[in-house]
Amino acid sequence: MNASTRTLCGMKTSTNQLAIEATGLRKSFGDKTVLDGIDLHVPAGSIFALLGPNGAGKTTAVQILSTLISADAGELRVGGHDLATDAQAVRAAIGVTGQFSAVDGLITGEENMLLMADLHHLSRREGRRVAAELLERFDLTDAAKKPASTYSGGMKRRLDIAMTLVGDPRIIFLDEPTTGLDPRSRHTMWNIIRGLVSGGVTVLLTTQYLDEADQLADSIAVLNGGKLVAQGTASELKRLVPGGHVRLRFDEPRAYESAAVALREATRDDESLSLQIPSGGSQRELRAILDWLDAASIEADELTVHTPDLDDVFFALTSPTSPAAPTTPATVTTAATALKENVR
Ligand SMILES: Nc1ncnc2c1ncn2[C@@H]1O[C@H](COP(=O)(O)OP(=O)(O)OP(=O)(O)O)[C@@H](O)[C@H]1O
Repeated sequence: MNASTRTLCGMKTSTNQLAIEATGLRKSFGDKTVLDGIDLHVPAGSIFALLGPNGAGKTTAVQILSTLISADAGELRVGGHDLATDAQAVRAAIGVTGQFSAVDGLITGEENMLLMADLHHLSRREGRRVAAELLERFDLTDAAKKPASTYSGGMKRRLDIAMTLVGDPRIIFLDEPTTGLDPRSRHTMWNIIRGLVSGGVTVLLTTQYLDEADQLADSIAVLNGGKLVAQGTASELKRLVPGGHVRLRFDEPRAYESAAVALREATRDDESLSLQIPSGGSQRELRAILDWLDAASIEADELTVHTPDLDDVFFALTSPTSPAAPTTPATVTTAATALKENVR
């Protein structure tokens, strides 16, 4: 493969450093098309979130990329290995934590870990060392000798990930890693995921939680109706939907009044002495606003940029009633093209 380099919003990615590459991925169950030719490119050492409503095909994509089920079509490479010809090498490079826990509740946390060590053909001594190290890392040492059925949901999830790490995978698939966890356990899990990536691991996670994708992911893909309807960083996605604006606030009523007269397209908020100017928040738009303020000798006391949140994006892209919802392939292309334009 050619090692071409392209720049996405200042971030350089090399096509020879992709941990996961899917082109034209298709899968149907009977006459139901679940994945209708999707492309995914996940740079090594990054967190990629696959976002979508129930039944969008997120788990199916993870199952295919982790070799659990086969695709109907598509060129798929994971860890540099072709899924069609080298599934064994892919399996050796990855770890998977599914929606349904691999933890056996009848045995202790430590025994679950040792079982994984056996599956990875580690020697008894090495298995014990790795198990103890991971139990410690995931704050499970005190509970290690208790049956896993007595663990809380958060502890089980931590044990599940610890078990996934026994084989030291460089690419990890996490299917809805925080579903059902309380806010504290979710934050713990987020820190665990960030820790994995800072150690050089690539994480592809699926989630229905927009804040999770916003918090964690370097790149987010929104899956709906079998297609990827948008892909980019959280802030790139937020620029896809209307509602972004720049807010200028003034301390002095006189300055506010003269700015309001000069900026006729701005929405006034007389109570807070603020003006709201529609804007996508791009550097070019901000520069235009600042140049304009300078030219008019207007000095705001505060300038803030507001972008729509990921909820707005998600509903706009996945709601069947929304005008922005890509109900036809043509609209899908429009949404994707709009994002690409933004990214350039
Ligand atoms: N083995 C199967 N046989 C038939 N249909 C299936 C099978 N696996 C998945 N499906 C269907 O494919 C669609 C996508 O399912 P999938 O589990 O991939 O979605 P998801 O995005 O992960 O959803 P959720 O967020 O609810 O987990 C669903 O309509 C599901 O019923």
